[in-house]
Amino acid sequence: MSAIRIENLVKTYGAVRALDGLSLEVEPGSIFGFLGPNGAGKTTTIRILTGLAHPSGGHASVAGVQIGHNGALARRIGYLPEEPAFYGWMSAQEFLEYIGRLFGLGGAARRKRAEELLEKVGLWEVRKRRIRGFSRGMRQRLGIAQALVNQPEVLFLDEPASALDPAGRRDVLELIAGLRGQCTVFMSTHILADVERVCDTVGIIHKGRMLRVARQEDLTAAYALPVFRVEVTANGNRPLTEWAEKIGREAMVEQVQVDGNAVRIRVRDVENARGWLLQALAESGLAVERFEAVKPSLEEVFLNLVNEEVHR
Ligand SMILES: Nc1ncnc2c1ncn2[C@@H]1O[C@H](COP(=O)(O)OP(=O)(O)OP(=O)(O)O)[C@@H](O)[C@H]1O
Repeated sequence: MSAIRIENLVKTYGAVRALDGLSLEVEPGSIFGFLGPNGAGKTTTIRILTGLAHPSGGHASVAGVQIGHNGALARRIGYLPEEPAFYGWMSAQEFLEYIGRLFGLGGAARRKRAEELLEKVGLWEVRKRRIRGFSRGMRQRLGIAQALVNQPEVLFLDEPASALDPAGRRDVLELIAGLRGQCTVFMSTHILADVERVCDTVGIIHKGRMLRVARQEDLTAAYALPVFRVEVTANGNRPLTEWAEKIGREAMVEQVQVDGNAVRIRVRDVENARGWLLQALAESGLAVERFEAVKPSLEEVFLNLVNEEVHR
C-alpha cells in the first residue's frame, strides 16, 4: 500500500488553478522530495493532504486514510508548516508535553516522549529555555519534534530547511535523514541541493502538475550528460595537454577542456565514445587516476524538465 496516494487533485482559488490534476504515489518508508519553484502548488498539496484545505476535485489518501476524515488522519500524520508557530513563553519541554496532552498522552508517557524527542532533535541541553530565545534552526528542530510526538506514519515537512543558514540547514537535513526507516517523510522544497542530500525519491511539480517522479539516481541517469572526465596523476600535465589537443581533433569529440591534471571531454555519442575513449587512454600512456561519466546535478535535470514542458 502506498503511504500517500493522490489522484487527479484539483484546487482552484478563483481563476487560479493551484493544482491542476495532480497525481502521485509515495512508497512507505521513503524520504520523498517534493520539488518545485515558488507558486508550483507545494503548500497547497500539503495543506490538502493534512486536512487543512479542501480540494476542488480529485481524491487522496494518506496512510490508508481518505482525506476528509480528519480525526483519523491527525493520529497518523505529523506536520511541520512553512512557518511554525510556538508559544514563546513555554520551554521546549513544556511545549512538547503540551502537544503530547493534545494527543491524549498521560503524564508519565508524555514526559518520556518529550524527553526522547528533545534528545533526538538535539535540544536536550536547552530543554528548559524559553522558545522565544531560540534560533531559527532550533525552532525548526523543535517543530520537527512537535510533528513526531504522535509517532506518525507519514511526516509532512513544508520547506523545513529553506530559511536556515548553512549550519542550521545541515543539522535539520541530518535530522531528517536520520528518520529514514522510521516513517515516510514528504518534504517540500525549492532547493535542489537539499533534495540531493537527503531524498531517495523526487517528485517535480510545476504549475500544479507532476512533471516527473523517480528515484533520485534514476533521474540523474536519465539525463546523463555526454561528458567524460579524466584525471591523471599530478606530475603529468604536459602530455595531458598534448593528448587533449590530439583527441580534440577527432570527429567523436565535440569539446575538450583541460583543467590542471583533469580534462573534460564532451562527446557526440555517449555509448560509442566510452569504449573509444578508454582505448585512446590506454594507448596514450597517461597515468590515469580516474575516468568517469559526468553526472548532471539535479538542478540541470530540473531545468531540462521544465524546459521540455514549456516547449511541449
Ligand atoms: N489562499 C489562496 N488564495 C489565492 N491563491 C492562492 C492561495 N493559496 C495559494 N494560492 C496560489 O496558488 C498557487 C500555488 O501556491 P502554493 O503556495 O501552493 O505554491 P508553493 O509551491 O507552495 O510555493 P512557495 O514555495 O512560494 O510556498 C500560487 O499561484 C498561489 O498564488
